[in-house]
Amino acid sequence: MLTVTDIHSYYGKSHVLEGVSLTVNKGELVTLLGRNGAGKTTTLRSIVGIVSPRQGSITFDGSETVGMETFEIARRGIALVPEHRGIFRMLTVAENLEIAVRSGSQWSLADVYGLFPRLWERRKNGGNALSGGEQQMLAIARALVNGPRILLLDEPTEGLAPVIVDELVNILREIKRSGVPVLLVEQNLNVCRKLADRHYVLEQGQVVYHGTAAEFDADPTIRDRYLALSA
Ligand SMILES: Nc1ncnc2c1ncn2[C@@H]1O[C@H](COP(=O)(O)OP(=O)(O)OP(=O)(O)O)[C@@H](O)[C@H]1O
Repeated sequence: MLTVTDIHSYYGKSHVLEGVSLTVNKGELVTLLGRNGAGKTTTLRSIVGIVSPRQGSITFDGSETVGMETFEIARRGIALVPEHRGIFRMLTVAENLEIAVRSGSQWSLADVYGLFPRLWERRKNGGNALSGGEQQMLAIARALVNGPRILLLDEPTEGLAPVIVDELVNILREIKRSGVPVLLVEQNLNVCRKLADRHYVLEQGQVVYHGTAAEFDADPTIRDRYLALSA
């Protein structure tokens, strides 16, 4: 349903993505791995139109999105939860969610409070009074009530305590089970291996490996070769 074909993206003269291609199919959770600076965030930004690829194609459900404005891409249901979470710190948890609700979403407010009991407990707290893990949960919950047709997550577990990481893994599993496809940028390989159907590895703006979860697990040399990550 999401097909990225040979995209080239730049920051000014700096050629950051040098022909990235990937697909995310219905119901899949796909990870994008790679060292710092490999181009993972830029790939997500290119998909949502924050960075406009100068070459290549991105189709979502068959429609070309390169050249569209970010709001048009968002309206089609491509939702990015950025690394710095993008919540309104001066609003309460409940207000953050209420302004993101879109009728027709398969996730109601009640559904997301069910999925994130911590957010229900904190619903009257200001966004600025949340822990890092709670902010991350709120950012994902906001994306869900907005009715995403695909979710792009940029390093959701970064800097979080292991117990919160486990909670997020369970939540992502539920989201996957609901049928919403996910493209996950993640440095924590354990998280990726618990969730992913397929993996892509980026290096210097190019896809240097892709394979199924089983293929990836069967070949530890990939991890040693491409990832500065622990298994
Ligand atoms: N706004 C920007 N302007 C100029 N160069 C940038 C900008 N953002 C990122 N870059 C450069 O583009 C390259 C790819 O960065 P990107 O953030 O996509 O990598 P990443 O794989 O997501 O890494 P990280 O895990 O560090 O976020 C890096 O060399 C980075 O320095």
